[in-house]
Amino acid sequence: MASHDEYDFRTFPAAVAEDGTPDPASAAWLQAETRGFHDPRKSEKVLARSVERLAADGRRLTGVYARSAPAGALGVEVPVATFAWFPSTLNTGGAEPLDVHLVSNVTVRPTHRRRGLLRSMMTADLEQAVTDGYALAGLTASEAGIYRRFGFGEASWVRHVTVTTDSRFRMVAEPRGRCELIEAASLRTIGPEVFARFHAGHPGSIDRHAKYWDRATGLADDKGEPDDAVHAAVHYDESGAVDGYVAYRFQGWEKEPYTLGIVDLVAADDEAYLGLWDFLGAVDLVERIEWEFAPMDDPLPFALTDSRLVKTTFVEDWLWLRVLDVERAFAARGYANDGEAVLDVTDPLGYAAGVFRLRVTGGVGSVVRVDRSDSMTPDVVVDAAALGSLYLGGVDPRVLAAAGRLSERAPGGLQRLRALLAPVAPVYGITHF
Ligand SMILES: CC(=O)SCCNC(=O)CCNC(=O)[C@H](O)C(C)(C)COP(=O)(O)OP(=O)(O)OC[C@H]1O[C@@H](n2cnc3c(N)ncnc32)[C@H](O)[C@@H]1OP(=O)(O)O
Repeated sequence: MASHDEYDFRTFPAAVAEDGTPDPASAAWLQAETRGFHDPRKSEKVLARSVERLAADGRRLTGVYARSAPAGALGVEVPVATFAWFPSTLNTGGAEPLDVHLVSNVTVRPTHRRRGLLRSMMTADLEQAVTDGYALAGLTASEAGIYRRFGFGEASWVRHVTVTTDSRFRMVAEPRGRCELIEAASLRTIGPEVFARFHAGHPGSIDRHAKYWDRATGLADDKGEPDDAVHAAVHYDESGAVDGYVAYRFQGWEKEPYTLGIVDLVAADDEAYLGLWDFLGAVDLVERIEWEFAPMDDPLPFALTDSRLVKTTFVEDWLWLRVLDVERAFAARGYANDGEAVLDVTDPLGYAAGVFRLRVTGGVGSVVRVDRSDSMTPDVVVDAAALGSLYLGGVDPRVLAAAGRLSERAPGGLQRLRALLAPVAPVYGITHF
């Protein structure tokens, strides 16, 4: 690891001045982050809007600044590494969403990589998250090989699907309610309410951040440019209340079969979900719908008379979780079954380490730390990253055991843990960050 004497680490809030211009440190940080993900340089206008969104999320930015730079190279005011965190909530299946510390925007300039800069930023950040009282941290990863070493585990997935909507597309039963087109811009007001209902109903859901509403309304795409191709429809329930929406974009006459790409689809309940698909299946001139955020447990194939019209083209790891406080994280979670299990957790960073007895009574969990000297055999031994994978109940402990990531110590321990951690509803989130 190179000496960190060569660098200054600074953390500051993303900020915009009163006249709407981004604060220079935030602007330089964002241009560095943009470069780190190989995105095009941002124009002044796009930069201002993007920093505004970071500020709206309450993102705290960390930049790592080289103390010197050779003549002609990027100046020392441009960070060689970026990192951000912001507060949000996670539906854990419990009575209330849990506050969660989200890590994002991590980049290290190629000329400064593998000197431990990510490790320094991440360990300092997790320490701060613990000091701030967070029981869980989360992230969505660019690559799956990076974050387990810091105790994060894959906890939810989404499917990329293509759905054929030719003359074979038919629902088993006609969904209730109806759909109608709206101006995509209206999603700025309609969308958050629908999302709030989705968020309340799905363990694994992370609350939305500012970028989503720019994207769904077509105000700005991921690069920050206006996207006039976005159209939208909403679903009304039988009382006439909006309970779902879809924003979509036609992918051009060059691509056959003619295809609509879903930009965002949010349904407050199952009827709205199927109703929106019924609408998508009826759009003329297109014979295929593409969507990159479909649930793992998807009712759609079962709701169609021909389930093979839905094809999964890719399964993407989505939310990665890091348990920082075992007692509070597992007490906050929802449980479908009562029971008891003892977990021996190892954690190189220490935050989740210990032996814990999890007891669920009447669907309410409580966790006590057990003295290792007690003559008891834990049900399982697990490391922090595997614990993150287990937390929401979207991963079967028997699968982690088969992978060598968890070991059973007491007979029947795996089975007990599996029953205990079963989620109250299928694990699914549609927020990337
Ligand atoms: C939450 C998010 O924002 S996800 C986005 C992550 N960013 C990107 O993918 C952008 C492109 N990549 C990068 O900017 C950098 O390569 C980073 C951020 C992934 C890594 O930064 P670095 O400063 O080089 O990492 P650092 O030197 O601290 O390495 C820490 C450890 O992670 C390992 N590591 C770093 N990058 C990777 C990788 N891409 N794949 C697997 N392991 C990795 C290192 O080998 C090291 O391992 P060890 O300490 O256990 O031996």
